[in-house]
Amino acid sequence: MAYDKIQIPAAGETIQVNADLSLNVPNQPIIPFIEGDGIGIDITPVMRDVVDAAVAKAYGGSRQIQWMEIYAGEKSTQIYGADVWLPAETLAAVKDFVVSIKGPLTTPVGGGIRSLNVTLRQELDLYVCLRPIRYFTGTPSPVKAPEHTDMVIFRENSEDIYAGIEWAEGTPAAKKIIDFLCNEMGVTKIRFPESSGIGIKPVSRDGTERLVRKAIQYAIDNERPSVTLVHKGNIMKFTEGAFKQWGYDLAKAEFGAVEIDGGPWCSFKSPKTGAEIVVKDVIADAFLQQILLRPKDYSVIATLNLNGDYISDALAAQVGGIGMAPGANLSDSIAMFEATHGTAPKYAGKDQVNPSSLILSAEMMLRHLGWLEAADLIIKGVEGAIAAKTVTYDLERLMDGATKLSCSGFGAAVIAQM
Ligand SMILES: NC(=O)C1=CN([C@@H]2O[C@H](COP(=O)(O)OP(=O)(O)OC[C@H]3O[C@@H](n4cnc5c(N)ncnc54)[C@H](OP(=O)(O)O)[C@@H]3O)[C@@H](O)[C@H]2O)C=CC1
Ligand SMILES: O=C(O)CCC(=O)C(=O)O
Ligand SMILES: [Mg+2]
Repeated sequence: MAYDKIQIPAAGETIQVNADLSLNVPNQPIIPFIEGDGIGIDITPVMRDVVDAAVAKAYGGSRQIQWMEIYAGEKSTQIYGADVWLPAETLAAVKDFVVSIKGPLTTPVGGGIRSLNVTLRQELDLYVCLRPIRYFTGTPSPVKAPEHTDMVIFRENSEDIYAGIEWAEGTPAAKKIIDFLCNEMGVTKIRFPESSGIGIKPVSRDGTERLVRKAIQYAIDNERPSVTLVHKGNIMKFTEGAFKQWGYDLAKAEFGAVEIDGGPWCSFKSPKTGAEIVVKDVIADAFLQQILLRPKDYSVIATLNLNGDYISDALAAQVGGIGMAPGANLSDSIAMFEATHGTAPKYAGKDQVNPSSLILSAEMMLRHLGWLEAADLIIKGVEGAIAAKTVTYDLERLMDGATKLSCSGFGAAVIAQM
């Protein structure tokens, strides 16, 4: 491994992936991190302090993370040159070191610049976006019983309209596609062919199966009662509708599920506990009202890329907002952890925002490494800080009698509560 700008910490060792895809984690693993744009500058150092404190407390110096900064986004353009937003060596380091964590990266609306976040997921084939939604007691919420929201989203991360295959209105490429559709494919439904931009929505059987397989396996491993396929298959039949059908087919073929109540819902007995696991589906718009009205009906969610994006923020709001929502992007071997929220530019550099999303993403990372004691300490710290009503502005503004802390102050409160 030779890099140009990335400095490999001398003391650290590389995580290895075993043949069965389990990890061999040394006591001083090198973990690459991307600071992130906007509020990345605020939350990333706080996340590192909290993780270092949890690891030190859990293992008394016998284990330590060796952080290694890698670059993407605005910081990359400062280090590598004006147009270098995602250097090749950043992608290489994420692969070489197996487990990494990132802050948010800016994607301007329009203008043709593609999302670096989506590019990272696609280039590394991190096909699962895993976003657990859980409630911390005492967190202010707009719903009456936020503790009933306990879901784990498996969002397909590599395809769908999110793949960014589109052509701008008025370009020769858009005209070519529109001409092809109208003249060769018999399409008559493009309302304004002269002034349409065009986007393509690929959804594959392979992509669906690998995502749904992970979601069902998660339900088995974590003793969850159901997996719900969320789709808009009544309208987009051969993409979202196919996702639903392929999901059911996989549950039957690989997990032995059989139809219940005349189908299409099906269920199987967990090979681990013998408990029944139901595989069901719901149309996305109905789902968005049911998560408010009947959140207890849902546990593991498997969905497509765009639906998963919307659902992530909607569910996060039910348990306190996107300042509290962690996540991970996973392939079969590589894991890149990241918060659900973006760069919140109006707060950048002000030491105000809630670092919990990134701290809880790091908590998922520690669990992924098998460092459960350190992960548990982070949960204890976050629970303690919220119970003591020492919180950042986003929670304080909705909480009676709370003390408003800065981003770094909240990190210190989490450490003090461990
Ligand atoms: N994975 C990634 O890197 C992602 C990147 N993005 C990118 O981020 C940029 C900004 O996106 P935008 O749509 O504004 O969404 P953001 O998630 O960045 O921010 C929207 C609002 O959410 C609240 N918020 C976000 N993060 C926190 C936090 N840590 N603590 C407390 N409140 C928080 C704030 O609400 P309030 O104003 O009420 O305080 C903020 O104004 C865009 O370029 C977008 O593409 C977006 C999502 C994911
Ligand atoms: O990449 C982006 O800019 C936004 C991505 C996003 O909102 C998400 O993945 O949740
Ligand atoms: Mg999003």
